[in-house]
Formats: sequence, structure tokens, C-alpha cells
Amino acid sequence: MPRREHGNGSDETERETVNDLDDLGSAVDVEVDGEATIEENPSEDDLLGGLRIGSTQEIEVPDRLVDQVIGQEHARDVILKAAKQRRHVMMIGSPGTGKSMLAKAMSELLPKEELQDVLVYHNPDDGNKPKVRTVPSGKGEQIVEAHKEEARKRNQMRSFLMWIIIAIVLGYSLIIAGQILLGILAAGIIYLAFRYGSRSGDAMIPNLIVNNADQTTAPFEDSTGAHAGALLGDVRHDPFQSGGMETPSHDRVEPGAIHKANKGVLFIDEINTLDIRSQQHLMTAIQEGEFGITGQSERSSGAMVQTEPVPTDFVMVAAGNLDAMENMHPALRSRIKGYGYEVYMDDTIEDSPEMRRKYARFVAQEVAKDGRLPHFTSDAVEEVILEARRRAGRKGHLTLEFRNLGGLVRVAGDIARSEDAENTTRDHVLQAKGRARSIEQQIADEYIQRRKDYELSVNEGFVTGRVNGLAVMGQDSGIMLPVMAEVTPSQGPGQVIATGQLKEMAEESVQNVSAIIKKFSDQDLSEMDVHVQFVQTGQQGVDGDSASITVATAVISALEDIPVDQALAMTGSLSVRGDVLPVGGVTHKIEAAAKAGCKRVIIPAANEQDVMIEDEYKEMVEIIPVSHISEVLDVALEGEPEKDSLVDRLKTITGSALPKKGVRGPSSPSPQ
Ligand SMILES: Nc1ncnc2c1ncn2[C@@H]1O[C@H](COP(=O)(O)OP(=O)(O)OP(=O)(O)O)[C@@H](O)[C@H]1O
Repeated sequence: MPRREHGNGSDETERETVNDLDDLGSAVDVEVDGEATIEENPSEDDLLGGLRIGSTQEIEVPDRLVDQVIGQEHARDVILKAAKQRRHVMMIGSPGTGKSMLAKAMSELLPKEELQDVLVYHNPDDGNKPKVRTVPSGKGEQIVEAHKEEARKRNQMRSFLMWIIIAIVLGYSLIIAGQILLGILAAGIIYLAFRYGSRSGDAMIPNLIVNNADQTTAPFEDSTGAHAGALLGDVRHDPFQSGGMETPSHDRVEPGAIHKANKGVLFIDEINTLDIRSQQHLMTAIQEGEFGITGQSERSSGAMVQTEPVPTDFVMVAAGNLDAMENMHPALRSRIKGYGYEVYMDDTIEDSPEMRRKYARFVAQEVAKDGRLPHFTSDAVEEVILEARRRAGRKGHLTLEFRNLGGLVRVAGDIARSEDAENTTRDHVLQAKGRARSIEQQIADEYIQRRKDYELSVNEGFVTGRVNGLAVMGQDSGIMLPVMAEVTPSQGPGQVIATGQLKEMAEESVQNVSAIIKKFSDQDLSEMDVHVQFVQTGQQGVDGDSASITVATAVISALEDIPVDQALAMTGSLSVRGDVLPVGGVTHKIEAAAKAGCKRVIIPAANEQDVMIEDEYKEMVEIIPVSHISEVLDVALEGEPEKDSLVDRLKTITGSALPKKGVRGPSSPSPQ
């Protein structure tokens, strides 16, 4: 009998009877079924955290979304609280970390009993101001059915009457008056009059714009990228605006997401992309709890119509990245802040046996969700977990970018399916890693290949003023980025002449290195012209200051006329005191250097723990962690420096103004 393990030791029956939202904090860990077991104290290097499975088929996936969410403890707690208190939430963080999943989970936690249906009725006093009525969910359909039944009966009666009258008229004109044509004409007029009458009878049937009869949970409306009509509701245009052929205005009313989300959750990703007018209306809907529907296009007859207020009592979950927050309407932001919570999503989570078991469950969850993929063997799951470690880019952590990881699971499963394999194996996952390359990876590989074809990648010998820098493109592709520098005497005050869009970064790097140069030699860069060129590249990958030790080394090499080792590549950020500070994406950068044929790579010592390069690259490059520019020069420059020269003086420095590791706090944005 397999052992069932739950987060707080609660058993299955307890979990099913949880009613209070506070209790939901004790989510299940991993439910196992079939032959699967969980070992008590698994060793640290057990990739499945003690989970013993034949395949993911044996792992049970919890039904509720909130129990499926891995990591994001803070966001999860906020969602639980906000669901209970009906508060708005803003979630900021990387794509694919579970923002919309949590919003959906929230809708499952809201009480379903409060749901309402919304009906729009014809207003006999003012045809352009339809009436709005709300009724408990399920009642709306009944009301519409009752109206339809009534109209049907009325029409039957009318038809019966009509045919009797037509028969009398035809009979009279045929038999008594002998006027066949006149009889047919009269019958036609009678027919049309009755039809017109029945149309106006149908017009009295209300329009059920929000129908929650079949909702199993509170509604969840995703309005990401929605245009005004889809968000705020609309009234369709009527080409026949009069003369009896027109459609009554209440029948043309369409609800918006704000109305359909009533008593549920309205989710909007990249909220800043909504136009300002929509953001303002959204604010009104939040504040008033109701919002009438009108035609959104000024030139449409729908714009003449304005319904009575329609309830919009939703909880809003706004999401996006940091830019989204900065660019959203300040009043809307303050409304969410004032009446709700703000959460920053985690990108990674600490690696632990419990967490790895959850990642195994994630694979089972993705297979179940897709419905067609063959289940994963245990070593295939191990490979996915290894990839989650690698993608975290931080030692002892796993990535929380599940959308991308889910992509890997699906590609691996698809490969297995195309081979009619019974299960998805480790080999399929390895193949998928090769195939599921992001656009950035494909561009980076193409770029490396081109440079190889044209022999532009210099990876041997010594060249003055040229250094192989490294950068990342997107989130997961490294690229080698050579930097060239030349220092010339200036006619007037010296300047930094940098080409392209990297100008600012180059200027900043030169300023940092000029402080060091001034301190250790009698040369002053501000009296010289410093030319810096990022060779053959656009601005891809160079974000932040991760090329600043590269620029500094190129400038010092040019200034002192000492050649630089071209079999070496480097990345690191430089402080004005010469400290080499940590940067992002070291793993991908090292791999890019290896692919480009470099033999050694300099990285900041503080990043040493983040290196998780694939085995194939381990043999190809030597990694040299450094913490000061003096060490960089020691490794990079050819030969021994002349006594008392700048480089000689710099090389004597070993001390650093900053601690060597963990300089950057967890909340600091990671530089690229
Ligand atoms: N924390 C998580 N735990 C388990 N699965 C997750 C988690 N985060 C994401 N997923 C999986 O990844 C999928 C995509 O996540 P989701 O759409 O919630 O991301 P998002 O943060 O809203 O991204 P975006 O901002 O790009 O829309 C989910 O359907 C789910 O399968």
C-alpha cells in the first residue's frame, strides 16, 4: 500500500472537508497512487526527492488549482487572503511563473452561492435605455424560457386567428364577390400584419447577458489585450434603425468582461497596454460596483443606447512585469494598492527533496493537462528537474518559470508520441532540449555559426585592445561579444567615442576604469580620446553593465599597448574601486564562450556558485573566478608588465572594498 504524504500531515478526508480558506494553506505535497512510494529521508542528491515511481502515471494530480501551484508561497498566501476578503491583487513578475494560474485558483476559492444572472429588458418608456435586472444564478434561463413559452403560445393563438381570418376573406372574395386577385391581396396584407405583430411580441423576451447556470466555480475572465468593447461591454449596430425591421436595443446589448466577472475574478495581464480610457472606466467599475453598457463606437447606432447599471462586483487581479506597473494609470494602481495587495513573484525556489517531488508532480500535471502525451519515466522526470536547476541560474535553486519548463515537457512528450513510445524517456527529454530552443537561442547559434563561417571569432593568439566579452540574449542564450578599444591623444578635452546604441554603457565603463587608471598611474583618460567599439553587433544582450570589465581591459590594453589573450572570454561588472561584481546569465555566457572556441572564461567570484554548465562544455573551458580587476589583467594580458607601470601597480592590489560573494541582495534585479 503506498504511503500518502500531505504538507501538514492532514489526511485525504480532512482535505476534502476543508471549508475555511485559512485551512487551504496546508496544501498537499505530492499524492501518489499505484505502485509509487515516498522514501522517508531521501539523500540530498536524490533527484526525485525520495519519490519512487515507475512513471508519472502513478502520481495523482490534485484537483484544485491552488493545490497545484508550486512555490510562490507569498503569492499563494495573498491569494488565499484576498479571496476571503474580496480584495484586488497586483502580481508583478516574470512570464510563466503562475500569475494567471493563481488568479484562476482564486476564482475557485470564491463562493459560488453568490453568483447572479443578468437580464436586460426592453424599456417601453425609453427604447434606448434598456432595463437591467439581476437574479440568482440559474434563474435567468428559467425567466427567458418562461417569456419564450408565453410568446410561443401567443404566436400560436395569433397564427390560428390569422388563418381563420385569411380563410374567411379568401372564401368571401372567391365565392361571394368573385374577386380572386383582391382576395389574395387582402390575405397577404393580413399575413404581414400578423407577422409584424408577432415580432413585436418576441421583442419583449429579455436578453440574458450573464448566465452562470453552468458555472462550477465563480467566473474567471481573462481580459488580457481586450479592446474596449470586450472589456466594458458593447451595443451592436443596427442597420434598420426604424420601420419595424429594427432589432430592439436590449437585444443588441453585449456584456463586457467586467460584467461577466461579477462575483468572480477579472484577470488582466500587461495592464499598461489597456488604453487610458479603458483604464479609467475600469476604475469606475471597481469603485461603483456597477457599470452601464453603451455602444463603444461613436458612429454606431449602439452609441445611442445606454443600459441601466449592470453589476461589476469582481475582484481584479492585475499582472505584468515591472514596466507594466510603472506605465499603468497611477489612479488605478493606487486603487489596487489602497484596496488590495501587491505581490512580487519569485523566479526561483530553493531546491529541496520536497520541492523536487512537486516538480515530478508538475510533469504529471502537464501530461494530464495535455491528455495525449505518454507518461514520463522516472529518469525522464529527473532530467526535467536537472533542467529546472540549470534554468534557475542560481546554485541550490530551481526555476519557477513553469511555462517554459512545461514547453520542454510537451516537446519531449511529442517526440515520444511521434515514435509511438509507451513512455517518455530521458532520451526524449534530451532530444527535446535540443529542439525546444527559444528564438534567442536560435539567433545566438546562427550568429555564432556565421562568425565561424567568416572566421570573425578570434579565439587564439594575442591582440592589443581587443577583448572577447560575453552577453546574454533573451533569458537563456549566451553570445560572444568582442570589444575593441583605442586610446589617442586628444586635441581638446578628451572624450569617449563609442559607436552604436551601446554608447551609454561604454561611456560608463570608461568612466569607472578612468578612476582606477588615475589612481594608479599619472595618466588621465579625461585628456585622451577613448574609442570603444562593440564589434559586429546590435545591442542584443548588453543590458546593464556586464561588459564593463571587458571594456576596462580593452582600454587598459590599448593604453599600455599590451596584447590580450584571445583564447579568453570574460564577463563581469566593474566598480570604481576595481571590484568585479556579479552579473546575470553566467552559465549561458560560459557555454557561448565554449561554443566560440575559447579555452578560458573569467567570471565574477560571486557568480561561481551559479555555474551549471552542461557536461559537454565542462571539458572545453576553464572557468576563472575573479574578484578584482587586477586578477583580470593578470590572466588576460600577455607577459609580465614593466616595473612601476599601471598594470604592474594594479597587479599588486589584492584587497577588495566589498565582500567577495553574495554582494547582490535577492531582491536586486539581476544584471545581464
Ligand atoms: N507556480 C506554478 N506551479 C505549477 N505550475 C505552474 C506554476 N506557474 C506556472 N505554471 C504552469 O505554467 C502555465 C503558465 O503559467 P501562467 O499562465 O499562470 O503564467 P503567468 O505568470 O500568468 O505568465 P504570463 O504573464 O506570461 O501570462 C500554467 O498553466 C501552469 O501549467
